Amino acid sequence: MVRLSREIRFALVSPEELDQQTSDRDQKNSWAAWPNTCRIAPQLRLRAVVEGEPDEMTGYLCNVKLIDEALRRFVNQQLIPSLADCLLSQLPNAESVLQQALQFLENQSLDGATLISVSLSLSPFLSFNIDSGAPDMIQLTHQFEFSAAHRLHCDSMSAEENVATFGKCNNPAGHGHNYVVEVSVSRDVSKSGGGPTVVGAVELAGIVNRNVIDVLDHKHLNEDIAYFSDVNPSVENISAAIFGWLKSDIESAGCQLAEVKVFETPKTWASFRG
Ligand SMILES: Nc1nc2c(c(=O)[nH]1)N=C([C@H](O)[C@H](O)COP(=O)(O)OP(=O)(O)OP(=O)(O)O)CN2
Ligand SMILES: [Zn+2]
Repeated sequence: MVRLSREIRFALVSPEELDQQTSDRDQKNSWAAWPNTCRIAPQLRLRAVVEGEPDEMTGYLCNVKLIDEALRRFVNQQLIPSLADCLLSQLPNAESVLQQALQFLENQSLDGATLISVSLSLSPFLSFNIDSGAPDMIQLTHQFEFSAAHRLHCDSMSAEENVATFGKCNNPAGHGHNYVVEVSVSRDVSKSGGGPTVVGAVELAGIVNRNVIDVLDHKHLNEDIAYFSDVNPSVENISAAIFGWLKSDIESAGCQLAEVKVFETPKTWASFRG
């Protein structure tokens, strides 16, 4: 007997917010949860454990997509509609809580120390930041993930030079990483005309999923991604490439792309700020 565990991550949104996020494309089951919210709402994980004998041919006990679908049917068709009468949709958004926190803290005695910034995390993957002295400039940082293979190699160098420079990372068949991508966008919320302030977490997730995650996930960067056919896919180059792929959609959404940070391993990251 084998047991298999699978979980989904989601924010407890109102039925109206769920309706606004029903496009297939944005329904990722990654660290950037779906449905998503900028509201101060619970961020939950729901997990199912199943047991049985794996299929002899596929090695699968159960396709995890089936478990996802069943869990999401419960959340979307039963849990969220049952909350329709709660006050979820009246909870404040992160930006206004952050502005209130900054105002409050600026009036506190902090032993003479200068307040630099305040941040608020809605989940381990979504946080907001505001710098003291710039209360209208709010930065949102959202974390995403993708898995990919790559090979560090320069055609212009000899085989010996490649091995000397890149070592095991020059292995001809490549090797893989679970990359983590942190995207930070900022906006002057005094110019937002009273609507949603920073580009919403939902809209940002859509832009990043379309331009980056759907493109790179489960690919061999050197072989499948044209950009890296003559650019070595180092973590430095990956962060710069992602910045370039996101910039115009983020700006079209009325924000500035502040930074893209890519973690190749928990010990190594690179960031690009334009
Ligand atoms: N400047 C850079 N150096 C290295 C990069 C890079 O992108 N920029 N990338 C790599 C490799 O991708 C390599 O796969 C990293 O893996 P590894 O060295 O195994 O990573 P660890 O941090 O786990 O290293 P250990 O030495 O095994 O602890 C290498 N360098
Ligand atoms: Zn590597």
